[in-house]
Amino acid sequence: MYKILTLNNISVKGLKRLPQDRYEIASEFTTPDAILLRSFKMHDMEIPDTVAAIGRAGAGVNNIPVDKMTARGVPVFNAPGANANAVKELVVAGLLMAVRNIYPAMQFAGTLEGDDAKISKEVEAGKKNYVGSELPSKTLGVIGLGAIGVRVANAASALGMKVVGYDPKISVQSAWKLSRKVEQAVSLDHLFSQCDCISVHVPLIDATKGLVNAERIAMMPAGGVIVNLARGGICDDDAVLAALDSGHLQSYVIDFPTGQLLQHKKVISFPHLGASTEEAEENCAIMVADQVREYLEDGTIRNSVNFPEAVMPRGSGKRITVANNNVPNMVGQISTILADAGLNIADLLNKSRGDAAYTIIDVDGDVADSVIQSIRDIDGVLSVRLLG
Ligand SMILES: NC(=O)c1ccc[n+]([C@@H]2O[C@H](COP(=O)([O-])OP(=O)(O)OC[C@H]3O[C@@H](n4cnc5c(N)ncnc54)[C@H](O)[C@@H]3O)[C@@H](O)[C@H]2O)c1
Ligand SMILES: O=C(O)[C@H](O)COP(=O)(O)O
Repeated sequence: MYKILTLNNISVKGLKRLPQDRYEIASEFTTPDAILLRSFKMHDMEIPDTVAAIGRAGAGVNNIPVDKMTARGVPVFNAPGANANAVKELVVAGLLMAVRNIYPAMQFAGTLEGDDAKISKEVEAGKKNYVGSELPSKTLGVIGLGAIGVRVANAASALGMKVVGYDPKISVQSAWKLSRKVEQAVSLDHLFSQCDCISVHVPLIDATKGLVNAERIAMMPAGGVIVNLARGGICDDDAVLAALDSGHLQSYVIDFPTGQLLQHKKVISFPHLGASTEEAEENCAIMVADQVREYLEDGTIRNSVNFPEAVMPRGSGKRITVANNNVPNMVGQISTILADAGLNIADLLNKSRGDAAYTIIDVDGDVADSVIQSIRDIDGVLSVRLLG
């Protein structure tokens, strides 16, 4: 039986992809084979040596010690694109809430009392305080054109906005999906200087910390809106609050509120709600459960953030999988060990990604524990698994 430790609530539809006759799933295990989680912060957690795979039912992996797991030869999987539509919809809602003053207007409406005639009179008198503007009069800058950014850019363009995008590492797949109406910014400064509204859709990594800062906000036309449903820390909150206070920014839409942000009237705070739809939760859980299961049972790697894609149809014999540093002569050393043990290689796949590499070897005949140990002992080998 495989033991799956869950660190957050994972959609039942996803967990059902792990058959009960082969998988035990619980929120407490001392020796799990794999971990499934959403936003649980794993950085301070003691991760048992038995863990062979980690599946993030979502997009961001900044809550997972990915480098540590790479060094252990443990793939970390995520669910690219599975919650992108949910986030896109909340971005559009946030933009509309900001430019139409929806929240303060609702609060005003909620204060009205009396008979219908009195309410109607106060509605008509009060509405002038909540006059907004329309999206087609605005330019939206989208930073990060991945699964979410492309959808946001295309949706905003369809709503009549002029859209400018920035992503120096845009994937070919994303470029194919992006509306040709979306213009390309040559730099972040170029983007900020022409956009009334900015929406960030980049991961939180060293390069994106404080990407939205005082200098760049100052380049925006007055009365701007910033939407950050990506991660806290990508925007410099102090700079944003100063710009809200001076009136240079009109609104800040954030999915990661802090005590300071919650106190500001011009901040529209959501409780990390971007991916919280039934559809997104199911999509993410199904995708990641399938990926973890394929890895545990067949050594297949799909959508890992730290190891290469590796898919090889299963033969009839035993399968050995090896995660190793991407250095010369690894396959040579493994093949020699197998040859010395009299094992015939029926099929082999070797893939690399940056400093990490992964090899799948199907062999005819039984594999002794000593063979696996010899492979494990090769300098640069990170993890070895023998699959029946
Ligand atoms: N609020 C939520 O509930 C929620 C839900 C999903 C994702 N997110 C956040 O949104 C982020 C993006 O999600 P995604 O699914 O679009 O991921 P993705 O990997 O598909 O896209 C990220 C894009 O950012 C680009 N990028 C990276 N560094 C950049 C930089 N310095 N400048 C410009 N572009 C850069 C990449 O090239 C990539 O195209 C996630 O990492 C996560 O932090 C939040
Ligand atoms: O990166 C993500 O996918 C989101 O932030 C969603 O996080 P959640 O799964 O905790 O809602």
